[in-house]
Amino acid sequence: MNMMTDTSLPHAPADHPKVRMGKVGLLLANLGTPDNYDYWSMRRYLGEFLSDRRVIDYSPWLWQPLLQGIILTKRPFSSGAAYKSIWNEDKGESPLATITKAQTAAMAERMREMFGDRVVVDYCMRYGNPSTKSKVEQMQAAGCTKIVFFPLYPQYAGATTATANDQFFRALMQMKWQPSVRTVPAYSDDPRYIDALAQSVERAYAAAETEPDILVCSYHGVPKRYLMEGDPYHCQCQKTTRLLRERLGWAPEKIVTTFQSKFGPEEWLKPYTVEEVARLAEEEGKKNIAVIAPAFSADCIETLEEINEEIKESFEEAGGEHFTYIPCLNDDPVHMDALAAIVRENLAGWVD
Ligand SMILES: C=CC1=C(C)c2cc3[nH]c(cc4nc(cc5[nH]c(cc1n2)c(C)c5CCC(=O)O)C(CCC(=O)O)=C4C)c(C)c3C=C
Ligand SMILES: [Fe+2]
Ligand SMILES: [Fe+2]
Repeated sequence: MNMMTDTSLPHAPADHPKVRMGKVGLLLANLGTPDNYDYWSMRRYLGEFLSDRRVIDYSPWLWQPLLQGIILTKRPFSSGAAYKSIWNEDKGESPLATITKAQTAAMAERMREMFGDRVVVDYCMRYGNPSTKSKVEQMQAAGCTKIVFFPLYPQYAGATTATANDQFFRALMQMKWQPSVRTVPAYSDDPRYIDALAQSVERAYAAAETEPDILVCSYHGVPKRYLMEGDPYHCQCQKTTRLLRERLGWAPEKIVTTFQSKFGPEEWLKPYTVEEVARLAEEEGKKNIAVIAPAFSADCIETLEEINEEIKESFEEAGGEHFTYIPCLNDDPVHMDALAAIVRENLAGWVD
């Protein structure tokens, strides 16, 4: 069916609910972010995030008392202060929220150019607002009988793509009439994504006062145990770096893969970014480095605060001189073209 229609069948009883159909939904999904940086907003957000067993897989019998007792008493203050330092006060939201909205608008424009008004584009968050459930319901009410769900994480992990999909399917579980659905897989080795990263590196190197000695590709970490238990995230991160290096035509010593944002006492994927940048300065005498964060499709607390403040400080305290942070791809047109091309492939047969 090509047109959106409301049911007005002659045999339908007068109180038959209105049914809208004929649209395809494209639902972009990102991690989520607190509504504000005050204690209770932070506690709500961190509580939902850190109760997700895809993120922290300990038995709730052990984990929940620790989380609800100690962690959610203290961390909302420290994390809240970090969010405050990067908050978009004009819009009253975090950078992740602002950028996700800009990406959605840019994607909607591309879908309109390709398919007219057939594709309804929106975004949702895994944690916090707007919730995945509210957006799936809204899309169905708007006539989407088919939905393409696109988690905006280049590298698959239980804590990224899988948990976003879980939440999508949880929303579908409660629907009387489910739409047909597709999920877009992680795109860690997609040449269009690699090219968008490479172009951003080339731009940053061309603009740098002094050419960086090395490019640090800093990915969000996960516990090392998840890799040993079969999560492919580590391998996909390594592959993204290798393809980026090949696309740039660089020698192996010009680029390094690291992992950031360690949480809790377990060993996480190594090397840790904060230690590696200090080691590069101290032991290898690298005075100029650039840092890029290919696992984040949008700048957020982990890039704007952790990389550009904490990690930069670690490098400078170890004797580093020039630290260039290369922003995430955000709503860069080359990035949005790459994502739109991936979406188009996933719409094949539904809208052509
Ligand atoms: C990009 C991929 C991500 C993976 C993998 C990931 C794993 C992961 N994260 C935590 C704990 C926290 N992460 C936090 C913020 C945060 N994490 C990601 C992405 C990944 N997380 C993003 C995009 C953000 C930023 C959100 C924003 O609003 O800007 C936080 C909150 C901030 C803080 O308190 O430090 C926590 C906590 C774990 C335990 C984990 C393990 C698999
Ligand atoms: Fe995280
Ligand atoms: Fe962090």
